[in-house]
Amino acid sequence: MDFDRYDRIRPIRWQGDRLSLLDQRRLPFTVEMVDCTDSDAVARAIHDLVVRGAPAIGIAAAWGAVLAGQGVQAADGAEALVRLGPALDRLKAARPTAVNLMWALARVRRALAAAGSDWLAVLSAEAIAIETEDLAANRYMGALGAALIAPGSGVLTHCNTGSLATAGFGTALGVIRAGVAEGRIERVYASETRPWLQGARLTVWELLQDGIPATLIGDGAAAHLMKTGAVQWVIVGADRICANGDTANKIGTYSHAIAARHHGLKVMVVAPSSTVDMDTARGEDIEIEMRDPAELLSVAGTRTVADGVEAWNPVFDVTPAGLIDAIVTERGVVTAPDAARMAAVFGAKIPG
Ligand SMILES: CSC[C@H]1O[C@H](OP(=O)(O)O)[C@H](O)[C@@H]1O
Repeated sequence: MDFDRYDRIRPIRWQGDRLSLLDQRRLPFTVEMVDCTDSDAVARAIHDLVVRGAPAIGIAAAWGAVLAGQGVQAADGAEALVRLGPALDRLKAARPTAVNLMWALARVRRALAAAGSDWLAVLSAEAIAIETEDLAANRYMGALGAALIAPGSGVLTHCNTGSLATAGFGTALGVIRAGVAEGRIERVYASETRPWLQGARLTVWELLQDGIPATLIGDGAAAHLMKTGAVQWVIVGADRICANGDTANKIGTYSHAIAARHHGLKVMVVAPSSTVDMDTARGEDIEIEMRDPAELLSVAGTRTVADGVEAWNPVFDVTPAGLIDAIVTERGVVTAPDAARMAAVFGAKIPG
């Protein structure tokens, strides 16, 4: 596969003294970078969804740690870890659900704790490794996931899981790219993903850059589409996969999984092992991010709801493992996931 043909979008660009982030709040009509010159600016960018997507926010946080490191003097990594601790905590607190954020910062802390006087170089090397490993994982998962899809299939995806949400190529969107390239996927549908519209604003735009036509549907049209028989797989990303396979992902994923089971479709979750959290036993234990209800009161900046109306805005939900047919990771595919099958691939705990 000509990965470069698919992999032109780079939302995270390290510039040596600042981190340039593609402002995903402005896409698709405005392509604009936001320059972060310190770690707190990166934390704000993660919270404000300038950069979003579980793997992408982990990568951004790792570069945020490098920015924090550039601002301190320390004899070795252990001393640097003490001085950087508050900044790393503020990065970790930027969003609660995607475990990649916590995983990346735990990796950074571990690298620093073992580093000598060259700790800043070690820190930068860790950020580079986190980013390059994610890209390699996505390309490998693309092949693994595509192999599960019979030629002539239609797929539905939710939210955005592509180059905008990762180091490149994407997770669920990586499987879709590979499946299209191999002639296995004939029809791609993307649900708009209210309220932030990652599907309508990002996914269909991203696929358009690749010359992959995708049909946008309203979130409420998913079950009706499944009923037509046009779709055989629902393929989504993840923000946190528990030890029993329960999976937190963008709000609306759970509804799609219920409808898929009802209509005999299969559900594939695609995520790198940095999204697997073997320390969280089951979905009920995941903190679901509640964002400003005001995000529900407007569309693209235009107020659509009368004053005085209350709104409830959880931005993730949990799909129980029993509704998932395959979890595709770079460590292997877990079919019919449960605690035993997850442990067989990931062991009792993932270093992170
Ligand atoms: C490969 S991205 C994984 C995951 O992150 C997205 O959430 P958000 O846009 O709020 O950062 C979405 O849940 C994707 O499926």
